[in-house]
Amino acid sequence: MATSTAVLLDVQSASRSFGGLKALSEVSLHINKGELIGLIGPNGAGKTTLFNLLTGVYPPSTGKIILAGESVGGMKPYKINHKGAARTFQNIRLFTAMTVLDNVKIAFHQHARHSMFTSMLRLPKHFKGEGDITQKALDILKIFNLVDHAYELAGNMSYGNQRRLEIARALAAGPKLLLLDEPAAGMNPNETRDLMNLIAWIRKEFDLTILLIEHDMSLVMGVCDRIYVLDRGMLIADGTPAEIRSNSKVIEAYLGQEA
Ligand SMILES: Nc1ncnc2c1ncn2[C@@H]1O[C@H](COP(=O)(O)OP(=O)(O)OP(=O)(O)O)[C@@H](O)[C@H]1O
Repeated sequence: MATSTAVLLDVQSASRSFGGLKALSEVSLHINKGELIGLIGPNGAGKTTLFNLLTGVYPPSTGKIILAGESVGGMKPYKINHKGAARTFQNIRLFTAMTVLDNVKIAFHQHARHSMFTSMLRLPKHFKGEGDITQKALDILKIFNLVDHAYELAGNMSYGNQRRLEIARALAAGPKLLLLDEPAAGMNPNETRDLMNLIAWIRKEFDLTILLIEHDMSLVMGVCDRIYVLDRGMLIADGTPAEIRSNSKVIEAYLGQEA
């Protein structure tokens, strides 16, 4: 069990069943502050289920999830988000009929200092807050090279841009822990390489801790400090990219998928 103060996320023997299916079985892992960690595994290994437990979509059937020293297993998603965990989804979930800028502003609003009360009464503080939020949202869009699309409908952007907008939105929530579920899914090799570089950069720039789900092993090898491998709900390996690359259980799990 991880006890160091540098640990941001500590998952202790977490399991999750759906009817008779054990989607996750006694998974324990930890992530230190500032780490960029990969979570890989073949189809149906339980990667998204783990994200769903970490973000409150489902409570764990058994086990504990400690975020920044606090037990968050079973908390509602919005509460865990406020505690500092933000995520993106495997299938893009944007407000496609809203502008790119508004998509990011909504995420800021959830964490803005001015209250619903000041907004409803349109007090001066509301307008100051609103201006600050617009500027902050534009700053984030700049980082993701999306500022030229700020007033475009999110749904009209290219797939690669929509994926980047999802990450920009998650970042706007000011997370301690950023959970990215296959952020490069559907991207071409150039877009994917750029995205991986961007992820490595925002981690440093925003002093973030990141857990990255990726289906393709080779993608995470270049950017992650350590990698956890799931197969059929169980953690079968963890280690540095070099250790994972040569781990026989991992090779077997991936070869099994191709067979
Ligand atoms: N809500 C649910 N109800 C029933 N079964 C579920 C549910 N969510 C996940 N599962 C099952 O749990 C197992 C793990 O699924 P999960 O989506 O976590 O895998 P994954 O590693 O993310 O897979 P992929 O790489 O294909 O996205 C699968 O057998 C899946 O069908």
